[in-house]
Amino acid sequence: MSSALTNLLQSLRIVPFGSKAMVASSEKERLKVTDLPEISLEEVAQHDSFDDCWVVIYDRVYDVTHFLRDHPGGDDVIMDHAGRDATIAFHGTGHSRDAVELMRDFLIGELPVKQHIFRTGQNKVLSSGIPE
Ligand code: HEM
Repeated sequence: MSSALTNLLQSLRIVPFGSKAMVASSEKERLKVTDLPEISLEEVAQHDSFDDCWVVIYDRVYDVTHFLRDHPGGDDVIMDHAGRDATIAFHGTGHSRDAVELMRDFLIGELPVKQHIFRTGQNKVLSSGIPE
């Protein structure tokens, strides 16, 4: 796996399969993450306007309403994904580690496990879908 991708996954507290050391060191974070409120895709879809904008990135839900105007990439690129999954667009842009850390300020919940694309119920990344 490329180091840039590994950094991104670590910042997101995603533990790739087979990384035993990371499982141990991220245990505390993982437990905290499981306390996140569960928010379904159907509920996220209700928040698709400039005044009320939620997006899903790596199976987690972010309320970016008050960040839209400040987003260095512009409000329009986020609004293109308002109320929906923005993971591929977010990842494709190649956001910095600082940007990934900033996301935490807007984290409000996580999708139900049955709607996850990128994580298993144990918060591990599914092996398919993420390029090496
Ligand atoms: C909570 C969600 C997001 C946060 C916290 C965030 C944060 C940032 C930050 C801090 C930058 C400055 C460059 C960097 O540090 O990487 C940036 C740039 C950018 N972001 Fe986001 N972003 C978010 C979501 C998105 C989404 C969903 C898209 C969808 C396409 C997007 C597209 C871009 C683009 C195109 C740039 C400009 C890159 C450039 O000009 O070099 N961002 N973002």
